[in-house]
Amino acid sequence: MTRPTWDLTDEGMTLIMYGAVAFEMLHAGQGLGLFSHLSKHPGCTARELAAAITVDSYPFDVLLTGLRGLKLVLGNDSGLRNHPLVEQRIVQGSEALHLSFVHTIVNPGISDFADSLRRSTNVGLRHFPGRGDTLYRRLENDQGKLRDLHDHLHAISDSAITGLIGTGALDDCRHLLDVAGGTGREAIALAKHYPDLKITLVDLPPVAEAASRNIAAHGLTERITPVACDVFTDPLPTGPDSALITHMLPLWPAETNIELLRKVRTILPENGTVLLFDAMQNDSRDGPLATVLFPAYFLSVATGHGNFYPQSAYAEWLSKAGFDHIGRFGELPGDHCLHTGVK
Ligand SMILES: C[S@@+](CC[C@H](N)C(=O)[O-])C[C@H]1O[C@@H](n2cnc3c(N)ncnc32)[C@H](O)[C@@H]1O
Repeated sequence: MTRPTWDLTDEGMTLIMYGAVAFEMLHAGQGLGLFSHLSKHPGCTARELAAAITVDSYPFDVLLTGLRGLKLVLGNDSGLRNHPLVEQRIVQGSEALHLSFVHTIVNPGISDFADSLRRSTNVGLRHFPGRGDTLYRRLENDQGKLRDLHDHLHAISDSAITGLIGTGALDDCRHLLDVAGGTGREAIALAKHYPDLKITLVDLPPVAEAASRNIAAHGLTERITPVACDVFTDPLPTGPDSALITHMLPLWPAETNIELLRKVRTILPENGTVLLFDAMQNDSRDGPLATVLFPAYFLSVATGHGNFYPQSAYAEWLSKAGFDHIGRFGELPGDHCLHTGVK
């Protein structure tokens, strides 16, 4: 992957220093409906905007000054508009779905990054009361934060799924096992694209239940079957001829991933295919930006392990787990890459 990495400038340094504040400006602008108002009424005045989002003049001035300084909002008091990137990614696109997740999960947890480094574990999990040593287990009884997490995952899936479909790697698949398939966003998109495809989706119990509701809402209960299953400790369903693992392997150490791939291999028929679809770091491991920042969240909050592993790791795991004919489709949207292996 050859996408250029960013350059650190003097202002970039300031942005890092006050990054939490910059994020909250974006989050507040979205939450108060400021960007959606500007989208519907480009050119409106500052006074009209303050009235529309019902914020008093002093706090509104603090917000607007920050948003204009960050260039998220352009223009002056007599005519304001969204920056085209805000319009494209936040208002029209699905990236607003990341904001509650970052606000309620990433930012509280990442405040324990230094302690997580010292203790080599996800100290930030202390912000999420409950049982279990991963965020996924802790959120089983917190529907609000679980929704924030899955909204964020939906936004990732939405930006990446066309890349997966475009590889053609699923074209011959008849029955797919979607391993840790979340609330079914990708399974639903795949079922809609491939009208003859059957999918069995496995995930933890409350997530499988949420998947069930989503699948029903899309009228796909005949073709997508959610199964509550801990993929590490429960048996995996048999029957599928292929297995897809998306956005799961970056959460765990290499040995755990190899074990999971071995387990998946046992339920596949001869010539069955496994597909591993994830965002990845470039080979020099200095970008793309999201892939070098996010592992701090895996360490501090999600699981205490994991990384956006480079491509070479995936080929090695597949081979160690006993798969042959290892294939790779790189340079896919959202910094994604697909690896395939055949039993
Ligand atoms: C990062 S999400 C990826 C979800 C989905 N594949 C996607 O791409 O949107 C990781 C998923 O792994 C699930 N998960 C975590 N630990 C699990 C376990 N032990 N067994 C089954 N699923 C698990 C979580 O509930 C979550 O849905």
